[in-house]
Amino acid sequence: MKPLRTVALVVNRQKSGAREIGDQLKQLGQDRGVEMRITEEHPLPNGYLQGCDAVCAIGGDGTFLGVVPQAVEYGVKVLGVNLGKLGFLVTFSPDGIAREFGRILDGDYEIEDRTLLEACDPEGERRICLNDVVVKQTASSRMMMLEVFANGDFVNEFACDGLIYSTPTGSTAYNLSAGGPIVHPDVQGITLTPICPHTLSNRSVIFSMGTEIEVRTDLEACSPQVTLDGHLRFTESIAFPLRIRVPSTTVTLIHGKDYSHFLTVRTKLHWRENTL
Ligand SMILES: NC(=O)c1ccc[n+]([C@@H]2O[C@H](COP(=O)([O-])OP(=O)(O)OC[C@H]3O[C@@H](n4cnc5c(N)ncnc54)[C@H](O)[C@@H]3O)[C@@H](O)[C@H]2O)c1
Ligand SMILES: Nc1ncnc2c1ncn2[C@@H]1O[C@H](COP(=O)(O)OP(=O)(O)OP(=O)(O)O)[C@@H](O)[C@H]1O
Repeated sequence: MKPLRTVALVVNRQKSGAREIGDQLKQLGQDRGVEMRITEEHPLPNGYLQGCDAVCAIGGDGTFLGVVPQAVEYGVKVLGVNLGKLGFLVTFSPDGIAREFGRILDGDYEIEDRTLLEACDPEGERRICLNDVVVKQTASSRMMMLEVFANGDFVNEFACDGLIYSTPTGSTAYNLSAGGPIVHPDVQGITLTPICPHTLSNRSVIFSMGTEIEVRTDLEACSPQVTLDGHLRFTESIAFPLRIRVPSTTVTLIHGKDYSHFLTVRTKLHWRENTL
């Protein structure tokens, strides 16, 4: 792979040991003549990743997800060092990264493109995310009614607490907690999973990647919130219909040579710890 010549380190200062790892990686890079940037600012300052070959998030999955929109905007590859609790996306360990970092900078790494989701409000404002778009009831404890259309075809009116639109990457996050399937990252579809549906036969539906999904609701009857990767990326007074689709851009992840998707799944989800 191409050596990395300009690298940004995004440090989550709430994580103990993150600053030290950031300083260590910055020094390792500079010793090899790599242009290194480092920031603890959150959210990431506009334009921070412009001109970078890669960004390394040092924190948990939330820290990783936070750098994705700019990484996509500037075509920057993403890797992460796990100082979080679960660390599904941050695949490098804090103990091993100092040993591996030099090799990564020299181009000894694997890449994987992951599909994204794009949500578009009626004003044409677009936001992207790596895990999920979640439409959820907030202020009231009443159920909400959400009408879903796929390429103009009526799918269903869901009576539920909310809907999760998930990428394959996000399938192991909120989608899984809500009873949705684990989807391999190579499957380029959109998984729709209702949160606590009133009709028990309302299970996950998987749409092909070319589908444009529209979701409508009556704002007089409910007060929904729309989050992307767990954050309010639209203004709070979100309007409907909301359109959701897979954009043509992807995000490129950097993995170590020994990365295995199912090893991550098995380990992080505590599947059988020993083989027969
Ligand atoms: N009940 C739930 O499970 C629930 C509720 C809200 C949000 N979430 C998820 O949290 C994500 C945001 O993550 P965060 O770390 O900023 O919030 P957070 O700190 O609230 O973390 C939620 C959990 O989801 C894990 N997670 C995040 N992305 C994952 C992925 N792709 N695969 C497996 N696990 C993953 C995190 O490690 C963490 O344990 C959202 O995209 C949403 O999927 C989950
Ligand atoms: N660069 C950053 N600096 C400070 N805070 C951040 C940064 N990036 C994200 N955060 C905030 O810190 C919160 C917690 O971080 P993160 O999700 O990375 O850790 P975690 O929840 O412990 O890890 P994991 O999600 O792997 O269990 C995030 O939800 C986010 O709001």
